[in-house]
Amino acid sequence: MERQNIFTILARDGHARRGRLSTAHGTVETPVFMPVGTVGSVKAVCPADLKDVGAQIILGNTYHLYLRPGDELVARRGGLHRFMRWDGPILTDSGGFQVFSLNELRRLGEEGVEFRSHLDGSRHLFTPEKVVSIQRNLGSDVMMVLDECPPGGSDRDYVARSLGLTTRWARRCREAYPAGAGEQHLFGIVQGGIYEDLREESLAQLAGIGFEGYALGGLSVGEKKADMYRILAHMGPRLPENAPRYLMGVGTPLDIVTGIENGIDMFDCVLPTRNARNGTLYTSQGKVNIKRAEFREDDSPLDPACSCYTCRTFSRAYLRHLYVAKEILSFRLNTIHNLRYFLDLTARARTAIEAGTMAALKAEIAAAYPEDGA
Ligand SMILES: CNc1nc2c(CCNCC3CCCCC3)c3nc(N)[nH]c(=O)c3cc2[nH]1
Ligand SMILES: [Zn+2]
Repeated sequence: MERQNIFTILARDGHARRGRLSTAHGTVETPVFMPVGTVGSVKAVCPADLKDVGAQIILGNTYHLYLRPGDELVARRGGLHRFMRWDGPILTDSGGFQVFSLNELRRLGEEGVEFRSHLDGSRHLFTPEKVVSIQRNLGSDVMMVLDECPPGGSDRDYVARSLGLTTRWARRCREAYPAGAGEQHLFGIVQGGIYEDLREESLAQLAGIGFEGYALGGLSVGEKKADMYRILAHMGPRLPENAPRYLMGVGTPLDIVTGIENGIDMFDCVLPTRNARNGTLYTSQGKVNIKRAEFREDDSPLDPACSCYTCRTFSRAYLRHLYVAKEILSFRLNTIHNLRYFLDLTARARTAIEAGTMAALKAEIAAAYPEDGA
């Protein structure tokens, strides 16, 4: 059946693309930052807050929702959109990465990855077929294949063997959910570590299977920043031209702008939400640690260039007080601002690509975040 084109490129600036991704729950303007939901919520904020800060698409958490409350329960409640009352697009990762990052006890084999629940120690097996079934139960608009993300620093032999497993698993995911089988999109995940030739091999194998979108996995896992940027520069422009490109788990403001100039369309990262909760706030002038004594009597807004609820309403003195007093409101106000900063950054990139001024945006971000450089 003729597959409708789910992704349209509206403008370019070098390798950077301004695009539009269509999903069953609406269109996504790209480049886009995707706030990360952990156990069925983006910590400390509600769907109304997410809309208010300009979130378009958010991440659900396959691993956690499978373990609790259970993907079947979520399906019986009408799916994740209905369950968490988010009516926009949702992307879910396959959960394999989470198994590796959350579990000591796990076994990796051809069939899949066996692990023990970090909640009650019960044994589970994630196979390609199982993770497709879980994501179909959740009803996410973009599903990710089950892959193996080699630990940062893995040697070349390990990475070469691992990418073969990832391709075989990707093929089994595609067979479990063939193109055109439903409204959910299935994205492949390119592995290959920090080795250009293995990266190209992984991509060729996945492109041969055919996916609605392609992700760069295996980065932001402890490798040197220079290695990440080298692979990003090599592979970003090589990913299929007319499909959405997703750089998984990235990143800092400078990483995101660098990803965009290398042709990446979609990003997810826990930095804005996690750092909001430890008082590290991202602003147009760089990072602000709100707990610092210098803000005790500072009546100015956190970021004069930001129009979020937090910056429109409260002073730095008050935000510092809430944080020091461990008030729950501190988490919410800080998260609203940090999400707005990351979402505004990608919104500004969309405008910059249309205007051909991505280089200027990159220079501005590099100046505000000098510590983020390679
Ligand atoms: C932080 N760096 C990084 N993250 C990676 C991730 C996870 C991306 N974020 C998913 C969310 C995390 C919070 C809960 C909800 C899902 C990766 N995922 C997969 N499948 N494969 C990777 O190589 C892969 C590689 C990654 N590198
Ligand atoms: Zn703000």
